[in-house]
Amino acid sequence: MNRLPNLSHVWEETLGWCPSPEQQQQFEALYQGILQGNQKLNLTRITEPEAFWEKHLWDSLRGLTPLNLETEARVSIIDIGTGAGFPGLPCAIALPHAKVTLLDSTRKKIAFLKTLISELGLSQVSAIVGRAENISWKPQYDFALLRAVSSASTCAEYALPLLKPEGIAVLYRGRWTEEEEQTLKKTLSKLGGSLLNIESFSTPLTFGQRHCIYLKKAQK
Ligand SMILES: C[S@@+](CC[C@H](N)C(=O)[O-])C[C@H]1O[C@@H](n2cnc3c(N)ncnc32)[C@H](O)[C@@H]1O
Repeated sequence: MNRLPNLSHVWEETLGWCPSPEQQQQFEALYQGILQGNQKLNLTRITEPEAFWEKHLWDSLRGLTPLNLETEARVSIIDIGTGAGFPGLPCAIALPHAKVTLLDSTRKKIAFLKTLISELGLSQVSAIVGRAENISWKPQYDFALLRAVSSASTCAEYALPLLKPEGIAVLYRGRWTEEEEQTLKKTLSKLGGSLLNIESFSTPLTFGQRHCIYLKKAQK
């Protein structure tokens, strides 16, 4: 049976954080749950242990650098277009005091996630079927996470209405171009948001190029 590698030193060196033994067990259970779900649903092509660790677990948590993972952050987080639960589920495991909502338009994926959430004992996580552009909830989240969902501007359009004033949207991107940045800035000025920060970095095992784009919703 494939098992996740123990890469505590890489967590420590790159994020200044290391999962507790209980969190490590939850990551393992998440991995096994996804492998099992993959037999019926097309959830992910990233199934080898090291690739899963780097591209799903590490990559998900790397976006949370504005938060200190060691704190008992009681923040509310929405993962829009969560797919098989990324980046939302690793974030929920790392931040057990955060309230996490996983949103996806595909009913089958959400049904799978509901079972997985209960197997992992993540009582602070909920999974909801819906299209981001159709939901009309009040602004209630501190963080919105979006990975591989749509263009940066469309992601901003999905995320900003759901954020509290001064809430932060994290767009997980691979490459990032000047053109995307200019288009995003125009969209943000219409939506009442600003570009807070752009972080450029490499993944720690295979050195893949990544960018995290942090957007801030304006104060009222
Ligand atoms: C390429 S997958 C990425 C999944 C996950 N975020 C990841 O990085 O592994 C895109 C997901 O976004 C969902 N999605 C696309 N547009 C959406 C929308 N407007 N509202 C909600 N979910 C959406 C799709 O159903 C799909 O599961």
